[in-house]
Amino acid sequence: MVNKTFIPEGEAVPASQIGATLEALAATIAARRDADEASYTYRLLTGNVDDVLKKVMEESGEVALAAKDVEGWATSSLAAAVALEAASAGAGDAASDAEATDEGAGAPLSVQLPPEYGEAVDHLRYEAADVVYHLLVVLERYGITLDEFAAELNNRMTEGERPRGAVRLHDEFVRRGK
Ligand SMILES: N=c1c2ncn([C@@H]3O[C@H](COP(=O)(O)OP(=O)(O)OP(=O)(O)O)[C@@H](O)[C@H]3O)c2ncn1[C@@H]1O[C@H](COP(=O)(O)O)[C@@H](O)[C@H]1O
Repeated sequence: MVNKTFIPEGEAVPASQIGATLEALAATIAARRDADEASYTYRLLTGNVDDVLKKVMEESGEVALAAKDVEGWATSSLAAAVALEAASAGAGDAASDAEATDEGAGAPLSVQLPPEYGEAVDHLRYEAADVVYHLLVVLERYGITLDEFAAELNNRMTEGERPRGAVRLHDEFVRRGK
């Protein structure tokens, strides 16, 4: 598997990459409350809420379409491999029509994924980041902190899954409003 990520040389590594990233992004978004119209985030935070809600829906849809694109490249590559296998098996049959053999049966199919497959996966990651950014703007608009959001996720985990020292929701806030 290709390693698509790197850490700049000499930089201290945070305990959790995604934790540090989400905290930095959430802090940047919160600080944009004091920005001006030049900031896209400020406009989403202070403008008609429908604008950011529409972006969450639009970007979520783009995640779905991007994932379908990945599936499309995987499926067409598999179909091409199956067709190639069938064609070479047919050629083999013609060459040895006297003797049937099981040789080669059950051998793994070799599927060649084209560069477009990798590009589609990269596009999926890009669209996923768009969703997370816009979702964090929505959370900020309604005063839901990252800790509180973490508590929502932590509360759904079993004891075995939950990280040690993880923040939780007080009982009275669990599923409130449902
Ligand atoms: N992480 C983001 C971020 N992710 C996405 N976006 C914006 O969200 C918008 C998405 O719009 P589009 O639908 O046109 O999406 P696209 O990505 O251009 O293309 P598609 O999704 O349609 O393929 C673009 O304007 C992006 O710039 C973001 N805008 C800001 N941030 C962060 O927020 C900080 C503050 O941003 P400003 O408020 O602009 O200063 C930035 O420094 C970033 O750290």
